[in-house]
Amino acid sequence: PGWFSEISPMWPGEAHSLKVEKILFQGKSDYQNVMVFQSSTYGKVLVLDGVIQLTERDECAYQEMITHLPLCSIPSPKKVLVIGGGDGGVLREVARHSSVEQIDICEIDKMVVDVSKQFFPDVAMGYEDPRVVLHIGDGVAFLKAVPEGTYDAIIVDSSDPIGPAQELFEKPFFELVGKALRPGGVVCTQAESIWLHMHIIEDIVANCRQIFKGSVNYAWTTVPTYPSGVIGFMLCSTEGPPVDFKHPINPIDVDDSHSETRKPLKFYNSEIHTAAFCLPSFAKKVIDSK
Ligand SMILES: NCCCN[C@H]1CC[C@H](NCCCN)CC1
Repeated sequence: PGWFSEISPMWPGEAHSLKVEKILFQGKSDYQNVMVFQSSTYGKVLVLDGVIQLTERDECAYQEMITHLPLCSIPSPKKVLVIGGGDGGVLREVARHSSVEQIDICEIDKMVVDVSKQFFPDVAMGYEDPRVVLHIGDGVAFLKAVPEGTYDAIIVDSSDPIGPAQELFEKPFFELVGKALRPGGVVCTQAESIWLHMHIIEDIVANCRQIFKGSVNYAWTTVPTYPSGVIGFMLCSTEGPPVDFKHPINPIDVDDSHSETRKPLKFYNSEIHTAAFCLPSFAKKVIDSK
């Protein structure tokens, strides 16, 4: 009873608050503080080091967009790697693609996996897919061990640059991602907010344009419980068969993406895929000029 406020130096002077019904879990892993609470109006909420990672009510927007923007942009994704994403939501979305044969996930914090399985079964259901192989460890070390050109798609579902995910926003990591992708392979990363982090986005875009010689595009969507209510994604492809991120050639239709066990898509569709790449002028100026 009371309120949780998401106060962070990453978004100074503002805080999003959610009414708390009950705290369900509090723990400290080797990497971060982990908390789960029942909110009054957004379902259960997962919080890492005081930052909201997902809520049951709006997680669909983030998990569906970060997954289907890349996977619907290439003809037939077979091998997919998820860096981060320990809650399992991205796995649930990748599993909707019948062409996919192998889903590797590398999550540094096992407590996030265990807590998600215990409190967020509809999110962690992604782990039940037989194509999923879970690696607990650091994404940089994992990528260093991956043979060149292994993956069709890599999804970097990270937290923010303060904390264990910091290295996932730096150039050496993007270089390793580029090497692990096949020619014409795609990467999609969590790329912060155009309202809060244009400077971080500017650096990410500059690094990506140096490393990825295919397409480099920024997309964004609405997630009410993330600061400023929006979150962005960096979509890049390696040199090779051209990728046009703005026009999904491998559409995942709302009706054929679910089954008796799987719930239908709540957020993603082909129109919102294309619309996600339309940017306000203040962001276009920075992103398109890099
Ligand atoms: N699978 C869900 C993981 C959530 N990823 C991130 C969690 C932290 C969040 N902060 C938003 C900071 C303002 N851009 C971004 C998404």
